[in-house]
Amino acid sequence: MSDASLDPTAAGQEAQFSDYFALLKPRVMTLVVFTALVGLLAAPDQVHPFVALCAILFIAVGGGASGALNMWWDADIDAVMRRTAKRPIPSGRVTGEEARGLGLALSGFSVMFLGLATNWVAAGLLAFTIFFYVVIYTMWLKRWTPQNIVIGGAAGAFPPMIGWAAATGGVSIESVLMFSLTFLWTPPHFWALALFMRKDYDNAGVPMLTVTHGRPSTRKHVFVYTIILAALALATGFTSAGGPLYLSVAIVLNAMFLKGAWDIWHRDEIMAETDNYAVEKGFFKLSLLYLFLHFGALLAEATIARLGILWGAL
Ligand code: HEM
Ligand SMILES: CC(C)=CCC/C(C)=C/CC/C(C)=C/COP(=O)(O)OP(=O)(O)O
Repeated sequence: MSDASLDPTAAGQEAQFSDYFALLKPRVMTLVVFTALVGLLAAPDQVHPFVALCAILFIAVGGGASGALNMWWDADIDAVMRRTAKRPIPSGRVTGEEARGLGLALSGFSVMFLGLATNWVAAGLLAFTIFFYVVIYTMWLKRWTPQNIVIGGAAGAFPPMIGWAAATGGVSIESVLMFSLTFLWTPPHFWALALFMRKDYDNAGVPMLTVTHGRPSTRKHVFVYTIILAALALATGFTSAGGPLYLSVAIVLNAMFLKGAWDIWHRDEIMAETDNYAVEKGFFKLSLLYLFLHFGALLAEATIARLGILWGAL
């Protein structure tokens, strides 16, 4: 945890708007916000488009706030990892106190306004998600156990449930399925990245699976979790959330994902180093497309079902 600028050579540099914006982890949050949007739009109850826009904005702000609090707490780790060393706090452009203040203020603001704009179930879920990511994952699990992202991944899985609750005021089998899909997707998503970033986590002393159990074990974990994920993703096709379109998308994507995970498992370590982890990097990129297209297909199914009801009523 750091309270102050970590790079003495950069101390005193003036922060730009882009530095504060970077604290919100905007790139990661795009997919988080997309899953929340699908939860909101796929729900059977429709909210006014302006309310929907406000809800998504407040969920995005809440997600960003949790990112800023994560960067405040993890500034010491970020400073020693190549991937994160240029972030606003370790590079000295923003102080830890500023990030913490911004994160706390935006957390309060987003929860309160989501509650006022939609309902308090959605606001409560948003508050819990921020708490889970910042306190349970960042402050507790991340530095303590290699299961950090398996359990902590729940934080990133809540947004579609928040979106659904914003529209309906409750939780349902469909929103639990969306949660489960994201929850089981997180380990392969992250471990693929950890495979080509192991030195970073080693240097920072973070007990990621690659550090505590080594790469061969992590490779096997990626494959096992991908099988469980594929089983759930395909089974979802036969529930009220799925349908033929979703199922077609899921069959293609899961076949590709399983093939990628199999290749990762059977990779020779020297070969992987020689080609600069091309397979692992490809699998990480595929993981982003995987989640995006699964949620896109779920939204398409919900839209088709809604049009069918409308058509029947005419
Ligand atoms: C605890 C769970 C998770 C962990 C530990 C994790 C970890 C990471 C890390 C370390 C990166 C590299 C990001 C960077 O350098 O800025 C990344 C990228 C990314 N993650 Fe995750 N992630 C998690 C969950 C999620 C979830 C739930 C989503 C979306 C639903 C997500 C979406 C993304 C996206 C879109 C990127 C690419 C960002 C870019 O283009 O730079 N992640 N993730
Ligand atoms: C609505 C709401 C509150 C959403 C939160 C969603 C959420 C928890 C997303 C997880 C995103 C993420 C980059 C985790 C990695 O943290 P890390 O600290 O391991 O990664 P780092 O090393 O890049 O900082």
